[in-house]
Amino acid sequence: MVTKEQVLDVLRDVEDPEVHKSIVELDMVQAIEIEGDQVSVEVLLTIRGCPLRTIIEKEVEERLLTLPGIEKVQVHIGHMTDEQRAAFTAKVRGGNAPAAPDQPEVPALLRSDRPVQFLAVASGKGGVGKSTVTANLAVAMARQGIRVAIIDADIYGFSIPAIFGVQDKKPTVIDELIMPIEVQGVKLISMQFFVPKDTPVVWRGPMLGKMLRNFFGQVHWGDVDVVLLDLPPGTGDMALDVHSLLPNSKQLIVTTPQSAASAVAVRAGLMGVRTNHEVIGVVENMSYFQFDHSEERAYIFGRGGGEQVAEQLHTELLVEIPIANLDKQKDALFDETSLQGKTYNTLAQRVGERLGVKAKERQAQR
Ligand SMILES: Nc1ncnc2c1ncn2[C@@H]1O[C@H](COP(=O)(O)OP(=O)(O)OP(=O)(O)O)[C@@H](O)[C@H]1O
Repeated sequence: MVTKEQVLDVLRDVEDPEVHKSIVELDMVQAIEIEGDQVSVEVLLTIRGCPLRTIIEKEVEERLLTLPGIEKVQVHIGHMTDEQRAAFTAKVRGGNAPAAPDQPEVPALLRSDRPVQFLAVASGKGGVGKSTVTANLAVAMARQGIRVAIIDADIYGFSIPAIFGVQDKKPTVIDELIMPIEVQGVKLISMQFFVPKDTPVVWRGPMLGKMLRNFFGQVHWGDVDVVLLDLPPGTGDMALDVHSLLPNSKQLIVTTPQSAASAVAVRAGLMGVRTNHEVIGVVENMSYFQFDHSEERAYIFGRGGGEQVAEQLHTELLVEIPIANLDKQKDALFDETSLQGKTYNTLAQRVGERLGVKAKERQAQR
């Protein structure tokens, strides 16, 4: 008769398709029962509606049928508790649980009469316009009376200060309290403000988490409704840090129409989904070109990438942002009346709805 050890042994080769570790090692295999020629197991997924469910289910079934004398298999899908998910995340990080926050409550300095919403803006690869989207979305939200801040956490290429034209500014520091820089109604903080100009900084894993904690703990944010986080591209450490530091943060995925960009965007989104962070939608950037005074759209990079990503992440494509002629304007913040500006207004409204934030009346009346 087959033993539980044999069952675990055949399942050891089944990897979680996202994190590339054995499902046995990740403690996803539970409740093994063997009776004659039948075996049943329970596989715990991180969240309900996990898009990887069918892939894992099928592979487990196939592996179990290779056991000698086993004719029937049953795979029950269960879902992890919060503690199991925390242990899972720690294992994914290679056993290094995130350092305990060595500062007051994470968003202690974020004061608000409503809960603050954190929205991480992520992309699979660089150059798709993630920072441009973060900046313009923030400005459009501010225009609609939402109190918004940006944390530039894209340590591989800080672009937020340059987009807002404040790369040479230095925030005021009072004792240990840092005042964010405010531009166009948006509060900004970026590590770029603190590193000497033209000095390359080699970022090591622990520094990233520390920087984020400092930004939460030492920056005087005042009243804000939404904090947008500009994440480095990909699914690396920083994304995991954000996920574990801000368990309630949500995600917005930026992609372009090309399929290569779309595939990696799905992976970035899945990282969030699997750590239980809702993806509120997808933005397709550089979707099409439209000449002035013409209704005609030229989809020069192809079509459908954003729609595809949204479908695979079980979310919606929120907007398609047209390609801009950036030579014509001095910075990457779009005028409210431009085609891009109007699209960002729509995006701000849709994001606001999905985060459940409403403009403060006094600000909306400005
Ligand atoms: N809709 C658009 N039309 C034309 N150019 C755009 C558009 N959106 C962004 N860009 C340009 O594309 C370039 C990359 O944008 P951005 O820096 O925002 O990308 P990113 O995804 O944040 O990249 P990275 O992570 O490498 O910083 C910039 O030069 C930006 O001005």
